Amino acid sequence: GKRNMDALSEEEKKLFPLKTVKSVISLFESILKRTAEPDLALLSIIVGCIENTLTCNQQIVSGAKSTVLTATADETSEKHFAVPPVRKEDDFPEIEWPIVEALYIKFRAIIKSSVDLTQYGCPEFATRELVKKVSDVIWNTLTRSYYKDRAHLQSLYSYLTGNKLDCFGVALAVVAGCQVLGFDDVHLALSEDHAWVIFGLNGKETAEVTWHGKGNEDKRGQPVDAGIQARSWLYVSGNPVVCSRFTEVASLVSSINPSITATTDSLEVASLQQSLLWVLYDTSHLTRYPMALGNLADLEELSPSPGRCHCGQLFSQAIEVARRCYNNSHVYPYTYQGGYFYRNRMYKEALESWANAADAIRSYNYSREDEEIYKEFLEIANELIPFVMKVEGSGHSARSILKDSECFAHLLRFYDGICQWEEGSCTPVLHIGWAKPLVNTISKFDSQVRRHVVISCSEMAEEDTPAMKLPEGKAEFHRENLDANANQVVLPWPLTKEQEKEERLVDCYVGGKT
Ligand SMILES: CC1(C)CN=C(N2CCN(c3ncnc4sc(CCF)cc34)CC2)S1
Repeated sequence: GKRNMDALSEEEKKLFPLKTVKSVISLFESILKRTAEPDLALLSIIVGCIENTLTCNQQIVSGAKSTVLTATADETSEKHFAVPPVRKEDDFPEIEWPIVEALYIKFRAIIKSSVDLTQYGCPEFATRELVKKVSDVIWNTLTRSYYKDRAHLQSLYSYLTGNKLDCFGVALAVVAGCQVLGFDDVHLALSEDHAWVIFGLNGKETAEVTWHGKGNEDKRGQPVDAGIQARSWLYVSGNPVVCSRFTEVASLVSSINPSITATTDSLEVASLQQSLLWVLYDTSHLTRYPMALGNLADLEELSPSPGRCHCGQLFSQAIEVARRCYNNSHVYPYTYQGGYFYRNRMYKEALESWANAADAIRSYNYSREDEEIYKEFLEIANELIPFVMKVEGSGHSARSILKDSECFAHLLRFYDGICQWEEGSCTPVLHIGWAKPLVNTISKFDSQVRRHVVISCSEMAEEDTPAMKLPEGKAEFHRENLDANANQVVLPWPLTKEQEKEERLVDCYVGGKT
């Protein structure tokens, strides 16, 4: 029969007006089941409409209409403990199909009327010029100047009703625009703080389509090779999440932002995002998307879904994926997990996660556009770890982490990762502001633990000694108060970059096992 040219099937249209999370879930499930090319513009408009209606036109009213779960949070507890955001329970807005359809038609009209495909030779695969043209169409229809970091600017609903997009939103809009033009080879590539597109035969080409950060000239139209060669974290050494249409749906769901104010979330929007992420998880579209897994884990920590795995397993799964599929070049899976341990006062585990995060950053060169991860490590080193030292300060109990040599090892590995990150970079990382908390933290550890500090350095020439000098010669960590046949923890000191390149073999063993 006639191919249904509509974006939705008849029964999907019957789900409108959307009034509940359940109806949106049913809609997404139906679309994900029926097509290999879910329509990004349509889905972004729908979730954007719900999010913006529930978070942007808010008056916090008291009384029957809205129940506000209050959580008292003074400054310290706010920063250091899992203080659930204040959440408002409010009615789901009625999302009418004609409104959504009108915006969807508007987006298609903007794209089709602005790009004359005959000018590009109606190619089978997208070309750099065509991708750049779609980026220009979005770019030139944005409001001249607005606060780019504001929340709720990531969806096509924001673009179509307010001509505003954040940097991720521009990249998603370009991919959605190329989908409207019929180029199913154009896909989103996601690093931990930037987005670009891949296109062409075998997805071999890359192109910048949006800006990054503040005060950086945009590189739209250029390939991303330079960023990869520069070893900057922003380009994750060429290990981005390369999306399919389904992982692009996962990215627009993951970018849903439930916040109404800095301390208030919309319960409905958070619940919608959590349920949609589970739909994508169950259809295996989060399998290679560590940040979406971390996002889902955070939501599960706040509001565990009955019958689902514990959030800790999702954090671990994200780390496994980052190690297996992305050459351990992603940092956020470890800081997601470290943040979870920290909020739940599991400080030894947190130190290990943060040391693992430092191991992930160590082979990068710090570049000027890597500020986001710099701020992440700065907060861990100068706020979170000092707080751990303070609360563990008593240290009188034999089980205090200040007497635990493995904790001290994690701490040293954390700082050394940052030192090696700085090594060979044009931009310095550490400065005097880091030194005071570092000295304060290291000196908090029991002298018995420090006295036995032993770092086994890989066989390296003098000039390769790591930036942070430690007592010369061999030694090993003695785990205090261990049973008679105590193992020793000997950590091979990581190779410098030069040595990593030479791939010199280094004996490494822990607890006597080789
Ligand atoms: C451990 C954390 C500080 C907690 N939240 C974090 N993020 C929140 C969610 N983030 C994300 N979540 C899903 N997908 C993406 S794609 C992308 C790069 C810009 F396009 C960022 C990002 C970014 C990282 S890292």
